[in-house]
Amino acid sequence: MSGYDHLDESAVRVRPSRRGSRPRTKERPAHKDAQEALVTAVDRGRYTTRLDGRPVTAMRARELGRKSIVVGDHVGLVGDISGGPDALARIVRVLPRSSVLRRSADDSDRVERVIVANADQMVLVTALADPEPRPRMIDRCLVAAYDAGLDPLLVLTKSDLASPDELLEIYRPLNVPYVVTSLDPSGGHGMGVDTVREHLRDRISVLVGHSGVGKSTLVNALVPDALRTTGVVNDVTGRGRHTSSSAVALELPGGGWVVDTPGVRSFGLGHVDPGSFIEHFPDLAEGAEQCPRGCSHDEPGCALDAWVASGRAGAFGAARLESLRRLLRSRTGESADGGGIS
Ligand SMILES: Nc1nc2c(ncn2[C@@H]2O[C@H](COP(=O)(O)OP(=O)(O)OP(=O)(O)O)[C@@H](O)[C@H]2O)c(=O)[nH]1
Ligand SMILES: [Zn+2]
Repeated sequence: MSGYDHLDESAVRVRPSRRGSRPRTKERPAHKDAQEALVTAVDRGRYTTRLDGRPVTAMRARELGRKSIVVGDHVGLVGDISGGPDALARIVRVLPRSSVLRRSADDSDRVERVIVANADQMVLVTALADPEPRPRMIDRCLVAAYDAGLDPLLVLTKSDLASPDELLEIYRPLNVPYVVTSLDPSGGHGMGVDTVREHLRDRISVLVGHSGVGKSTLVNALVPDALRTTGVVNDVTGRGRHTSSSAVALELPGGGWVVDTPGVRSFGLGHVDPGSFIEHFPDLAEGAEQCPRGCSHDEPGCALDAWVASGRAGAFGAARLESLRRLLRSRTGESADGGGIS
């Protein structure tokens, strides 16, 4: 096989020559000595990485071109990897990703941003009250999770304020795993955190949820030194507070990582094929088999109305169908139910 010269370093690395000799390129040294690290935060061109349990700040090597590097990426580091206060390493390659979670600014925007790489679980944090749960927002996040190949986990917070029963009834047909928590800081010891921890163990989990649902409270309960950990980022960037809108990965004491997404205030689905939305509504998908060919599921001949009326989509079938249709309309610009999460 020829053409090795056209491969970038990461491709060369994962497919070493059978003969055992590394292909040479004139412009790009092989960086055989590069150390593999995990990107835990990105802020203004500076990358905080974790190498052998210590934080190492890095910048991207020019040779990477415009290749994106996001939280969760595994990268190869060269240069000063000591992790000292003034040490700056260089990222010379980005290893292949097992998953990417994307979002668009809004539903009509096809330009997507990768929020996190290599995650395998999306934790949808929803308060049972204050603020009221928003099933349509949950549906939107579920579509994003399924589209990215992430397993969803529902965490229903503030159960001291309201019962989870109705919300759980809506999602029962979907078999989405869930944990109910109560972490009222004034109310003594919390409930549910240990169960959440079990679900997160040894996984890379992205937390999403709109403002006020108790996401920070949960993160602080899961990662007791979360504030200090994010403080490392601040020291490195020389900024007083972590005001970056990008994601931050925090290591869990029991193993695994949670990725907090403080700045993610919307979950636009402009990059997701609307034709696939129905697949992410398993309680409705079977009914759609009776639809006319090419049915948009938002038109008079759609079989889903009869499916829901027959009760086969469960007690909340009508609300779920309305949610599906709102997502479809938001893609075609007919609805104002944009990607707003806050
Ligand atoms: N009653 C009750 N209050 C809670 C619970 N969890 C969090 N809170 C409170 O809800 C408020 C919002 O919690 P945060 O953890 O700051 O919420 P957040 O989702 O991080 O919100 P932002 O910081 O705006 O992103 C705080 O006043 C918490 O003390 C809970 O289980 N029960
Ligand atoms: Zn249809």
